[in-house]
Amino acid sequence: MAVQTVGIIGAGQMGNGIAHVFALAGFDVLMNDISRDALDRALSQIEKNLDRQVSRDKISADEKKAALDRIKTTLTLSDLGQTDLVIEAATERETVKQAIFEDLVPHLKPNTILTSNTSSISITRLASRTDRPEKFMGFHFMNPVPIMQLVELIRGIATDQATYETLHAVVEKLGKTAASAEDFPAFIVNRILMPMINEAVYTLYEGVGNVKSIDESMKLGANHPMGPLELADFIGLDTCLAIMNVLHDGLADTKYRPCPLLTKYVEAGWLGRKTGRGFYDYRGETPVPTR
Ligand SMILES: CC(=O)CC(=O)SCCNC(=O)CCNC(=O)[C@H](O)C(C)(C)COP(=O)(O)OP(=O)(O)OC[C@H]1O[C@@H](n2cnc3c(N)ncnc32)[C@H](O)[C@@H]1OP(=O)(O)O
Ligand SMILES: NC(=O)C1=CN([C@@H]2O[C@H](COP(=O)(O)OP(=O)(O)OC[C@H]3O[C@@H](n4cnc5c(N)ncnc54)[C@H](OP(=O)(O)O)[C@@H]3O)[C@@H](O)[C@H]2O)C=CC1
Repeated sequence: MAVQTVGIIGAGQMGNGIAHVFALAGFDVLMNDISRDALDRALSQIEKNLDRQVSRDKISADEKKAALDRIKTTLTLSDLGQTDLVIEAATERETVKQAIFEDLVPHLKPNTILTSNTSSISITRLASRTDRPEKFMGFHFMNPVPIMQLVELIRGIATDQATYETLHAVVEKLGKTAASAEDFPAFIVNRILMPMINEAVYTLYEGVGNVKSIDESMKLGANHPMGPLELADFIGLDTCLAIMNVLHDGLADTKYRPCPLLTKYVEAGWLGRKTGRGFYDYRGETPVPTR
């Protein structure tokens, strides 16, 4: 099936990055969120990121303008019913995602492919709440979307081959690389990455190191581009905790228990960059460790 129009639900950091790369690759994008502010913030973030690409000669000013012209926004979920492909990128909470799919299904044209950018939640379970589990897949982009090469493709138990091939072709049109993962908690990248981040928080909790020494150790000692606590702030501590909970509940193994300090930061509303404070405080000129 040829995909031309793409509906994106959730205009947070992932939704805006996904809209950016699809528009730049020539798809028509309709972005939805429950808040007008979120949609406006997403449009200005996309413009800023496109400007950065223009200033680094990655794209031309005309390509930037054409991409922005291809992005429309709506607060009405049912407007996405006529698109060829829907990518759900709302908050990492199963009840939120289920409610979105249940509200959207009655408005969908028959061939629309449904996907979720979930970091961890069962694709089979989400698909079972729709009228088309055979046309439902996990479509997992990495952050920051305009830069990261990988897209994980996750089939639910009922996903058909045509849907897989359509999404594989879409990934190629975006100039990215697909990796297939089976539908088990947190798939591949987060099954490996998130326990590492959680262990870094335990290392902080137990006083083995402070924020600066933990991040510097992994940057200089293991050549990671960001330290694990800096990366956790970048991803969002609410998302990190949600993923650890899915791993812990889904695999029933204590090795995945979320660090109580991670829970405490989330309970404080210190979610990382997106709220101005997490393992670092971003409210001044330069980030300052909070421990
Ligand atoms: C949680 C999940 O479900 C799955 C996930 O996504 S896990 C997270 C996966 N992501 C990572 O692990 C990211 C690790 N960090 C990095 O790779 C790098 O630190 C980084 C690419 C984010 C920034 O790199 P850097 O060298 O520190 O910064 P900088 O030189 O300014 O930027 C490098 C490039 O990224 C771009 N960039 C940086 N931040 C960006 C952002 N937030 N949005 C878009 N583009 C961004 C820059 O424009 C630059 O682009 P070009 O190379 O095309 O010129
Ligand atoms: N952060 C990351 O590094 C990565 C995240 N992901 C996944 O992508 C998804 C989004 O994450 P991310 O962008 O970081 O999260 P954000 O918190 O940045 O954005 C989520 C957005 O979804 C909105 N939203 C909440 N409920 C609804 C709804 N019912 N309808 C429409 N929009 C809604 C939120 O609005 P409001 O703020 O008003 O609640 C917010 O604007 C999650 O599933 C996450 O696991 C995948 C890869 C990487």
